[in-house]
This record gives sequence, C-alpha cells and structure tokens, in this order.
Amino acid sequence: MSAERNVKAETKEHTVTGQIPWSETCFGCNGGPNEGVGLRLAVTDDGYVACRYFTKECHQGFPGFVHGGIIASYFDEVLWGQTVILAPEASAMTVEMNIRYLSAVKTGQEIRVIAKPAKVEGRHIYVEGFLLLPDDTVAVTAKAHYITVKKSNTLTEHENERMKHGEEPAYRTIRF
Ligand SMILES: CCCCCCCC/C=C\CCCCCCCC(=O)SCCNC(=O)CCNC(=O)[C@H](O)C(C)(C)COP(=O)(O)OP(=O)(O)OC[C@H]1O[C@@H](n2cnc3c(N)ncnc32)[C@H](O)[C@@H]1OP(=O)(O)O
Repeated sequence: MSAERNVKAETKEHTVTGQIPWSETCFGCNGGPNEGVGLRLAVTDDGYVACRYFTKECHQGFPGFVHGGIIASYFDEVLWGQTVILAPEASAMTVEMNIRYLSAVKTGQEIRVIAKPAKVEGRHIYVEGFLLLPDDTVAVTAKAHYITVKKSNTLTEHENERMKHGEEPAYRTIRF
C-alpha cells in the first residue's frame, strides 16, 4: 500500500471463514463500555485478517477524531491476528511498528482495518495492513514486526483455555 494521500482502495467482497480467539482481559479485544477497544478479528478465505469497527467517541484526541495511539492499537491487534494463523502454537509479541497517518479518522463511523497475508521467518513475523474509511479512502497504513515466544511465557494453560472464545463472526463477507 503506497503512502500517497487520498488514495481510494479498489475493493472486492471477501468471504469470512472464521474468527480469531479473543480475550476479555485484553485492551484490544475487550469491548466493555469504557474498558477497551473491542475489536473482533475475522479471517477471510484468502488469508486476510479483517475487522469492521465503529469508532468510539471516548477514543477521541482532537474533538471528533480518533486518537493516534488508539489507531496504533487497532493495528497492533489486527496485524497480530496474522500471527495466530501463522504460529498458533506460540504467542507473538510486537517488537516494532511503523504507522503512516495519511488522513484523519473521525469518531462515530464504521472503518475497516485489514492485515494482509504474511509469512513466518523463524521466530519473526512481518505483517502489513491498512485502514479504510467508509468511502474506501486508505487513511492509515502500518507495518509491524512480531517475535514469537513460548505460549507459556504470556499465558498459563488455564488462561489460554479460559481466554478462547469461539463465537461465530458477526458477518459473512467484508468488502476491502
Ligand atoms: C490459537 C490460540 C490463540 C489463543 C488466543 C488467546 C486469546 C487472546 C489473548 C490475548 C490477545 C493478545 C493480543 C496482543 C496484541 C498486541 C501484542 C502486544 O502488545 S505485545 C507487547 C509489546 N511488546 C513487548 O513487550 C515485547 C518486548 N520484547 C521482548 O519481550 C523480547 O524482545 C522478546 C520476548 C520479543 C524476544 O526476546 P527473547 O529473549 O525471547 O529473544 P532474543 O534472543 O532476545 O531475540 C530473538 C530474535 O529477535 C530479535 N529481537 C529481539 N528484540 C527485538 C526488537 N525489539 N526489535 C527487533 N528485533 C528484536 C533478536 O535480535 C533475535 O534475532 P535473531 O533470531 O538472532 O535474528
């Protein structure tokens, strides 16, 4: 995805085949009223992790616009979803992330945050993604580098089981 501003993505419909497990103790997943971001990550049949999300008023920085740190959280979470597909036996921790904020993102609208298919190189996973506004403008792009660790370094067996949620995805297709 280029860093050019005001670019509209050429979109098509993608079929959703599943959802990444989520946890109520995670800031990115927990959707309580004022508790967290509340993202749900869909997996598509062509290897993307994708998320439709209604931006919250309580996440504003400048009035009416989503805080850049919250936008970074969207990407940390959605791009991390690729690591669950690629290294399900491990946990992946973010070690680096680069974000280009091309257009401001308003609160109170439905955006889409997308992680492209990625690949593993030993313990390293590099993922790229983009955020689309309702009119398909590419507002933000991101690149992240994750490193896998033993799952037991981040979650006990009990927590790992307790945190898995197998809810059906809320939608069957997503356009991006
Ligand atoms: C299917 C079941 C799924 C279950 C699902 C459960 C439900 C969901 C539950 C929960 C949702 C969670 C959602 C999370 C999403 C957000 C993720 C975050 O926010 S992560 C927090 C922020 N990140 C950190 O705090 C990392 C801090 N860094 C570290 O702790 C270490 O650096 C670590 C563990 C990543 C690596 O340390 P070492 O001791 O294991 O390994 P060494 O030997 O130091 O490094 C290995 C290789 O990586 C490079 N490396 C290490 N650190 C690097 C860095 N910072 N930058 C670049 N390279 C680095 C090294 O040069 C080395 O490279 P060479 O293999 O030799 O080529």
